[in-house]
Amino acid sequence: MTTKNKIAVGTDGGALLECNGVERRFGGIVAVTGVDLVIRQGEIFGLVGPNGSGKTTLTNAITGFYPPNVGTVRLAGKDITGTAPHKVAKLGVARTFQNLALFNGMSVLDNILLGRHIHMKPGVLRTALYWWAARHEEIENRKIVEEVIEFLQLESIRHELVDGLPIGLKKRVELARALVAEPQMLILDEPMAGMNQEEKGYMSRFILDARAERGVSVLLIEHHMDVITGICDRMLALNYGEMIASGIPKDVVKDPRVIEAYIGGSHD
Ligand SMILES: Nc1ncnc2c1ncn2[C@@H]1O[C@H](COP(=O)(O)OP(=O)(O)OP(=O)(O)O)[C@@H](O)[C@H]1O
Repeated sequence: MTTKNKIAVGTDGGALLECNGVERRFGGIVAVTGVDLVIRQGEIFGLVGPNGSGKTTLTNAITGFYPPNVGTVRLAGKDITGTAPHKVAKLGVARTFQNLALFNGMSVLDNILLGRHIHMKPGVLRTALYWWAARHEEIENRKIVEEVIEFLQLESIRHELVDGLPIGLKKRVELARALVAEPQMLILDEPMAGMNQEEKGYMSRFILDARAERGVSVLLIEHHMDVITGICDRMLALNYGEMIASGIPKDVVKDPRVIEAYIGGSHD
């Protein structure tokens, strides 16, 4: 395993990601408002809420896809509010998407290699003049990709097209693509959607191991409460774009406002 991004594992690290008073509107719709959260280094932090409660909007505000209209986002103490998505990625935030964003027609390996692009220095001239640097870069990229393929047990399907893979494996390939970017912060948007119990178990294990072995902190959007209580250190529940409860999962899932939101919400 590379040691480049390793940080102490545990939930007592300093703040890695901080949101203060984050609000995002779309025309007249207030998708999220007044969101304050702190994710500490080494923490797995759950984000829950019924459909339409603002979970994806909050991650889009953090990652720069839809910058907040109000409030601030800080990463490792640096204000990244409104920073462009590719720059946020370069600063060490990787994400997977609710609706898979893999490239059909490409192999598992090539999809994963794409996750290295933020570390690549493009340019024909540079490649021609500094072939040795380009070669070194390629070897380093390959090394990290191979580590992650082994880590996520994707060896046997590396040359398969992603198109025909079952959802559980597709989600794992997306996780691999995020991990090869060597992020400090990993944002997973419903990584277990459509999975059976066994696949959920595997994915939970991979997330815990990614924290332990690769030092990532995780923001996990998930509807499966057993997963949230099983692997998250702390969590936040949203409803209609507002925070309704936060804290330790076993307490939050018992909070009457959270129970009411889920029973009253459109979520299955
Ligand atoms: N690009 C957009 N344009 C207009 N409205 C949007 C946009 N993105 C989100 N919204 C609205 O913001 C609100 C929050 O949506 P969001 O997708 O963040 O919720 P969510 O909790 O992620 O839902 P789900 O669990 O279904 O993914 C919804 O009312 C949604 O319709």
